[in-house]
Amino acid sequence: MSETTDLRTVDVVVIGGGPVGENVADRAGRDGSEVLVVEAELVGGECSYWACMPSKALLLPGHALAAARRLPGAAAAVTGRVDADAVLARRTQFTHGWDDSSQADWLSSAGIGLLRGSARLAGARRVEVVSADGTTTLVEARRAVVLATGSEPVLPDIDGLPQARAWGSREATSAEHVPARLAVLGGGVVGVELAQAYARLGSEVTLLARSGLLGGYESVAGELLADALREEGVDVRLGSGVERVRRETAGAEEITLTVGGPDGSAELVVDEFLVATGRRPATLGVGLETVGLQDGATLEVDDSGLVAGVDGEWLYAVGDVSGRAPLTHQGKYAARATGDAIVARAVGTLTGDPAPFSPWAASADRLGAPQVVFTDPEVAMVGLTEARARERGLRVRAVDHDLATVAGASLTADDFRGHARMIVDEDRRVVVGVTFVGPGVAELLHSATVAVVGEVPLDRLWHAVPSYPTISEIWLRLLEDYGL
Ligand SMILES: Cc1cc2nc3c(=O)[nH]c(=O)nc-3n(C[C@H](O)[C@H](O)[C@H](O)COP(=O)(O)OP(=O)(O)OC[C@H]3O[C@@H](n4cnc5c(N)ncnc54)[C@H](O)[C@@H]3O)c2cc1C
Ligand SMILES: NC(=O)c1ccc[n+]([C@@H]2O[C@H](COP(=O)([O-])OP(=O)(O)OC[C@H]3O[C@@H](n4cnc5c(N)ncnc54)[C@H](O)[C@@H]3O)[C@@H](O)[C@H]2O)c1
Repeated sequence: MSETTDLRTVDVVVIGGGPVGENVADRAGRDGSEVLVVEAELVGGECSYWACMPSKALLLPGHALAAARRLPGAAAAVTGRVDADAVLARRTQFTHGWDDSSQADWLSSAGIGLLRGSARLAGARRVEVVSADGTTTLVEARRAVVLATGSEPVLPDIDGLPQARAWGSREATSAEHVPARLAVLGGGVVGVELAQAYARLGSEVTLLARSGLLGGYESVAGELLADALREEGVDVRLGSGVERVRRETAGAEEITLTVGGPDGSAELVVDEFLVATGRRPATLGVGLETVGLQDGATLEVDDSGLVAGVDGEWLYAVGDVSGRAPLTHQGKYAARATGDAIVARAVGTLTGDPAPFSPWAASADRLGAPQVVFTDPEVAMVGLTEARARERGLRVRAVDHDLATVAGASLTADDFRGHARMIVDEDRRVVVGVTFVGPGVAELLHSATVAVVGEVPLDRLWHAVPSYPTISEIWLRLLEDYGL
């Protein structure tokens, strides 16, 4: 219930103070203009408190132990298991106990205003903010309004799910205990990362995926990951789904799932059930209907983040809400372009569409965003898969190499298992996609990103010599296999 209405005018309003909103605000205010961020929950967004940071904090101690176990000499010193309480405590340190004061302080130190409350568009260049105390503030933006509201989970239609108090990624990343038995539905990035995190923290984990793991990646990635998860005791059930869920509250609290799979239906009893079946851009309830779009619409944005279908070059959308690569680093990249474009349009250095690869265009999204799945083995990919490249009509050749054969890998671990795949555009002789699978490959990925985004000709890439004995020597092997 509104009590009072305040009126404010600023240059730029950013709705959503996640990593993307923070970065837009920073860049859009660099010419001294007045920028206001509106945040309904915690400044820092999903990534800081319920996604990137806590999920990696849950995973990495288990990976460190596994790495030591693969290294004779070090392995003998590893006699215990992961200390789950210490891991949960360290996770909580990384989320600052779900207190955003340090990030709010950063906004203030950068000269950016913060208004806490839930915001929605209220016509052209206007935003209405309802704060927790019921105060309504109407904010007018002289230059731009930026939607940076992120994404929200998509829940499947399963009998009993709404009553079952299932976990989503928020509950799984902020949990205070490790369930003895955990079922995970969804073989995407969230599903595989959190399945392995909890398995290594001591849960008995069943991972239910309706097809293979990590659809959208090269298939070798999902295959190697499924093998690794099974070897460490995760019950990976491919071609499976959940037909019915019931949380029993009499006696010991547990959840009974009716799991359908290739061999028919069977019951599975667990202590927690994590649903990780994807996310969608958070465009519902943000007032799109007040500016001529539909509530909940899928937004179409150009490379500077400008939303199509709205006149006057004032409404932008960046990050997960824009429907482009839903990754923190790629959202922040787009945010830098949008923030700079807002300033450039205001001062007249940018008119019309931004040129590709100018400071105002997130052009690299079109080549394929780099992404890492932080499981063990890690999966690191940039650019196009072979299938995606062929769909785009490119004449490509895939080059595969067993990552275990390079000296750096064999030094890192006995029985190192991994794979590298490079996709070459035969007409332009440039690399358009790379996938690495194996322990520690995340740190290799940026070399691939430079090759793909830089469109480095293969004959020049040949002269980028990897150090011996590092895992980067895989580049030499891939280029030799190609025929150089
Ligand atoms: C479990 C998990 C792990 C992940 N791990 C990684 C990873 O390792 N690396 C990676 O790159 N990406 C990862 N991601 C993806 C990453 O979290 C997102 O891409 C990133 O958070 C997007 O940033 P954003 O600022 O667009 O949105 P968000 O981080 O979602 O921030 C949006 C903000 O807007 C606020 N907001 C929404 N609506 C309103 C409103 N109406 N009024 C006011 N405020 C509002 C929200 O409260 C929120 O703070 C992960 C995602 C999940 C779910
Ligand atoms: N390390 C990282 O960078 C990282 C980590 C986690 C999440 N993310 C980001 O968050 C986004 C969301 O991740 P996500 O894993 O929730 O989504 P996702 O789209 O990656 O995976 C969802 C999975 O759920 C399955 N699924 C969908 N509906 C289903 C149903 N009814 N029954 C069974 N399975 C079903 C899909 O087949 C898919 O495998 C990702 O796109 C990614 O960009 C990134």
